[in-house]
Amino acid sequence: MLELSQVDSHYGASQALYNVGLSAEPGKISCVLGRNGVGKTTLLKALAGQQSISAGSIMFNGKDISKMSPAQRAKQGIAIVPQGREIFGQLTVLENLKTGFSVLPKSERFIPDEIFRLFPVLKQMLARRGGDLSGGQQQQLAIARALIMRPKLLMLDEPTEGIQPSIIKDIQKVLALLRDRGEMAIVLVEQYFDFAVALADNYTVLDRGNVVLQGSKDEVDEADVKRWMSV
Ligand SMILES: Nc1ncnc2c1ncn2[C@@H]1O[C@H](COP(=O)(O)OP(=O)(O)OP(=O)(O)O)[C@@H](O)[C@H]1O
Repeated sequence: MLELSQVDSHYGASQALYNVGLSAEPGKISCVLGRNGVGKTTLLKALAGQQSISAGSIMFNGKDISKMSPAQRAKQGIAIVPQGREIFGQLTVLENLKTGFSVLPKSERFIPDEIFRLFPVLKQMLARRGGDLSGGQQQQLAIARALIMRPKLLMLDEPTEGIQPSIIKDIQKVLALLRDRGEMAIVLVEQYFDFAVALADNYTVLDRGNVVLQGSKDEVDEADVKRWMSV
């Protein structure tokens, strides 16, 4: 349902992605791994429309989305939970959640109860300012905001970064549950190996903008993945 092929991407004269391919399908978590600065965020931004591509194609549900704006892609059902979360610190939790409404038709502009079943802590904090939440709570809010958009493709950029272990476990459970429902494809960018291994159905490992290892959990040796993340 998502098929990115032969993608190059540049920042000015400097090339960040070389001939990268990635696919994702509902009910599966595609993990993108690699050390700092290898191009993981660039790849997610290219998928979300926040970074242009200089070669290749991005097909989503049979449509070429590679020229679409971020807003058009969001309307197609592509949601991103960005690195650093990008919560609006001055807005309340409820107001932050409502920013997810912008891509929805009027009839769907409500917060499903399900959001609070997945993240009970948010229900108690609806009137708090986003900036007053802990890092882990902000990450849960960022995921909830993305889910409000009813995505068909959910992308997360290092959701465990700077977060306490108990909340990492909660986030892991939520992602496994969303995956097992089979309604959305998930692309997870991570540097935390154990978290990624616990969730991955397939791996794409990047190094200096190139795919150096790719395949399903059965095909790929996790020791090789780990090696690429530590060298
Ligand atoms: N806005 C930018 N302008 C110029 N170069 C950039 C920009 N953003 C990223 N780069 C470069 O592109 C390359 C890939 O960066 P990217 O952020 O995609 O890597 P990453 O794997 O996500 O790293 P991290 O784990 O640190 O987030 C790096 O060499 C980086 O310096």
